Amino acid sequence: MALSVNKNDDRELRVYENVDELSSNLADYIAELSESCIKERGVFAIALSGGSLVSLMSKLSEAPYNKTVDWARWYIFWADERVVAKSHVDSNYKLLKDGFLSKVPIVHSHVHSINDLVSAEQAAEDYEFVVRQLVRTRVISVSEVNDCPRFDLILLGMGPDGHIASLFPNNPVLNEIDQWVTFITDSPKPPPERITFTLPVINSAANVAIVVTGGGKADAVHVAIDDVSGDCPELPARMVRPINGELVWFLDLSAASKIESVKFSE
Ligand SMILES: O=C(O)[C@H](O)[C@@H](O)[C@H](O)[C@H](O)COP(=O)(O)O
Repeated sequence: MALSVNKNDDRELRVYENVDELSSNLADYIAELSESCIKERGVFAIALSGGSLVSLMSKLSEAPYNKTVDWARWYIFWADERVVAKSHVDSNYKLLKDGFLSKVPIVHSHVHSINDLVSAEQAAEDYEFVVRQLVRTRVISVSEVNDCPRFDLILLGMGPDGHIASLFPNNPVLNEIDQWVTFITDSPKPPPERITFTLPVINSAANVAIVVTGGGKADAVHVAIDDVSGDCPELPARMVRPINGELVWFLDLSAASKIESVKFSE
């Protein structure tokens, strides 16, 4: 690893020389969390986004993890999903299925994808209902601070505009505090219709990891992590601050290149 820094709060930055090193360490991180959660509560409830994240976690479906991880105890959720058919090339479900789920023995009924036959609004409502049922049975734990679900791990990517999940800058859903899952129909990143966990749910997770690579996202990483002043718009990624959990940023050197509060040796 190039560098690991604990900021003076619950944020940790892990910066890697390259994408390959990041991927190996991300697989380790997920496998270790899975082991400790299963030891503690018998299951591992993980929610994921789409994008490059899925290929960055691909080492988890290879040796040794394919044999050592207790896949039967995994429950899969989506932190956000595009409202398209599950067979559509834009579907986050399809992306994860092709790149990961088809390679590991996760129980089919533990994979909680969205209802792709209804409107975005209805899909969000249905998904929240599913999450509520599983909180009731404690497959998903519950936050002691509020009544939100406490996912064992929420894995997020970040766009160059600083969006996470389908929470985009300046979108009113950033202020949603009553619902766990909401929807948008005007995503600036296509496709326009999406459902997404709200910030209270993301910030109630036991662990959140934001995984970012490439120089094209360095400015957004800087604004999300450094103590920037002035009239910068509030970046969704900066609003990820788990109330009673850990936040780890996985970055490659290019993505981390504009962080001011961390100095890298040449
Ligand atoms: O469905 C989506 O579009 C994603 O869930 C989105 O939040 C993604 O994670 C980021 O846009 C980063 O995507 P990249 O890593 O591919 O840039």
